Amino acid sequence: MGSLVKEETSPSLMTEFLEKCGGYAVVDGGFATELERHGADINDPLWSAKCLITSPHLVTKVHLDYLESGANIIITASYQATVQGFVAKGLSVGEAESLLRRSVEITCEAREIFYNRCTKGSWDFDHAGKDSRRPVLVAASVGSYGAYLADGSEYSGIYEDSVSKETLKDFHRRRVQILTKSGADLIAFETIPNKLEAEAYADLLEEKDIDIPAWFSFTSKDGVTVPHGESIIECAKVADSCKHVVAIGINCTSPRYIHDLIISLRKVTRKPIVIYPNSGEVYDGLNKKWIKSEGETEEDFVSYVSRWRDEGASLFGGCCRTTPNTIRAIANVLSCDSPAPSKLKFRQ
Ligand code: MET
Ligand SMILES: [Zn+2]
Repeated sequence: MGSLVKEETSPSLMTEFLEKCGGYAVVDGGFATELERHGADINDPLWSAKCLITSPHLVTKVHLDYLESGANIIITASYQATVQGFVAKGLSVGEAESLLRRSVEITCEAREIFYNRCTKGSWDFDHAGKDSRRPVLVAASVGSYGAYLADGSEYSGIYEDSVSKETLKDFHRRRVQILTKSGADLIAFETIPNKLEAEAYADLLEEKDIDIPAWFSFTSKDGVTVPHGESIIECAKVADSCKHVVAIGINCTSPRYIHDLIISLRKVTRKPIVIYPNSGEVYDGLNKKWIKSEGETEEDFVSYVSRWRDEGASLFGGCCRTTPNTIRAIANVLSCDSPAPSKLKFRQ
């Protein structure tokens, strides 16, 4: 490891959790796109968060489907849920804040339902025996300012040129404060497209009324930089130096770039690495459509998981357009290959 890697004094929530899981953990799959696959109309500035208002039962169903498929970490439907976005829909600030809390409650309830119904035929019964309780964490999703803009700019990060770090902190503060006290185990800052937003999140995590671990997950369109142009290495350094960050990773990125990105992350951090790529299709934010890219299939993606694990990642799942089938296949790959101790690259 390079000299940039700092030593940590006590094990984090995530290293302890990974030990409980046997070294590697399964993250859930695409959430918004899975709601859509079940018929939800999420063509809306709130995207998946619209279902918190219109079809909370579907949100519960998708969480349960991912738990049944083997997920150890389930991520709330709050990716595009913001006080500002709900208020723009005509809700009061109080109602908006309740919906944010509700996104976490629904996820925690799904975990309880899952624990209570662990019966024959479920992943746990088949793989670990019915008496074992699979460790499950609830991660509260926070999408970027670009996600709130709802024009696909979380894949360009271009707004970094027109907003200040203070503006980004002011934008995210209330939501993060609410999610901190909602019962979630951690916050998943997802699909981060620029360095400035990572710095804003790191600052917020130092504030006294925000006391929760988090992961920072970046997106990339070339395997080297985040969409706004900063190198993934620079961005990962911001995450590594924040003591509240318990994992660093990549999501909603084509599987073909993940290998190089893990190698870059490992140069600057020894924190656990979380990887949840999308299906390899590309989002056209203007027309709100996913465009197929040549030569990439769900099966290819799952076959990469062992290699990504050997490169040093320890949490694996899927993002947009992946499904419970993807997650089941990842869980099978990880449960078939038992971890060699030398491959456990996160800090002990
Ligand atoms: N957790 C979010 C979801 O799967 C991430 C979206 S990335 C644009 O819906
Ligand atoms: Zn995604």
